[in-house]
Amino acid sequence: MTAAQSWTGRQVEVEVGAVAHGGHCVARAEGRVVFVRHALPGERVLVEITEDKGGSFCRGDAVQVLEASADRVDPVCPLAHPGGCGGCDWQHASGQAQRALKAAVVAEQLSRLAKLDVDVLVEELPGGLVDWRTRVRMVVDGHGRPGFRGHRSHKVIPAKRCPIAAPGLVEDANDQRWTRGAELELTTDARGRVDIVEHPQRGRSRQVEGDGVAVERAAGREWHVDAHGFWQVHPEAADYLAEVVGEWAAARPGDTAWDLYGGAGLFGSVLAEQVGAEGSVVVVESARGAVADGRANLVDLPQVRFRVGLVEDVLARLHGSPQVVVLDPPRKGAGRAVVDALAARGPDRVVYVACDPAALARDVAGFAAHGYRLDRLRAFDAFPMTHHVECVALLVRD
Ligand SMILES: C[S@@+](CC[C@H](N)C(=O)[O-])C[C@H]1O[C@@H](n2cnc3c(N)ncnc32)[C@H](O)[C@@H]1O
Repeated sequence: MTAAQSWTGRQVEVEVGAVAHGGHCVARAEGRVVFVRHALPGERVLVEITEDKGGSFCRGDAVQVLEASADRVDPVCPLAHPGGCGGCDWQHASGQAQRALKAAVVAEQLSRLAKLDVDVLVEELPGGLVDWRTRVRMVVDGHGRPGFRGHRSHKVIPAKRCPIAAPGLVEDANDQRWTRGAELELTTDARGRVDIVEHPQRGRSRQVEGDGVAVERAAGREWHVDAHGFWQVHPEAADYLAEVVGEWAAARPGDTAWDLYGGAGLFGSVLAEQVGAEGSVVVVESARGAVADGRANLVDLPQVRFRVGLVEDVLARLHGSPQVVVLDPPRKGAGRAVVDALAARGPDRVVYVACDPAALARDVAGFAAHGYRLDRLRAFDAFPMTHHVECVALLVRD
């Protein structure tokens, strides 16, 4: 497509359709699909096209709302507007509407990719829509100010505060000037302690505040973990997920259970209590730091063994057939090879924790090919104001 044919910069009036995976709503203009940001289903909006790479679809931002949805609210953040911060997708929707949109996306992915008709309810976690995010990544602009990237852009939008972040976290980062172009990792833990690391584009990372250790509480334990390793960013999420995983895993004394993509062993600790001293739990995790944290935190549970490595490599070397498998892969999911290898071991129950509904649906379809049925599903709004959603699925063998 030549520049003359590109729609980038053009404004078109559209009727906004359903929400799609990724948080944009689908609209049509002159036979092309337009993925619209800052809109809601049922609205009539003026869209400015922001990205047109040719082909059947392009992307745009709703720059004017001509007919508003009843679900529309005023964003609490002054940076949540077209051309503004790329972080929050749905500040312009009520909390109830945000959860309904997420439920629609999960149901649509399960229908399209796993051919399943599931009624999905996205449950609210305690704490509301703001002040929840305990881990934040920022970037430093050309003046040394911390900010966030624009949507699908390298542009840095300076931010003095962030309404979804834990109070004080982003404000703290604004107390000083930073190395231009650096990335900042900010964490606040269950004690309310702030930890900040600066990663300059060149040279060594710098611990600026805190000691690099976060103390978290979940699954009835206190965890001392790397402040910048993986931990759920919503302060309630780890505990909620661990409870559902425990209930659905339902491992029995003496069982063998695997916790794949296990981090520091959050779910492994729950499985360990269930299988008891005569059972065994294997946690597989690729990040050495998380495994070191896990070994130190679960020293009282000798039935837990950690294996460092990629699940796809380590699986073949694990002996035996577990009764229960818990897996919590990153966004891209476990993938067909891992699903096939797991199903071949024949666990009775698979508890799948998923941060991406499309990957979940693909892997559910993979398990279905081996006779595993989706028995239960819960979804949690662990990322309010964004399009992200956390699901837990129980798969059982028919
Ligand atoms: C979504 S986190 C879950 C961690 C843990 N279950 C928890 O809730 O704290 C995914 C974890 O998988 C690890 N990981 C990513 N890809 C992996 C792979 N291919 N094999 C093993 N671990 C992997 C990451 O380091 C991360 O700790």
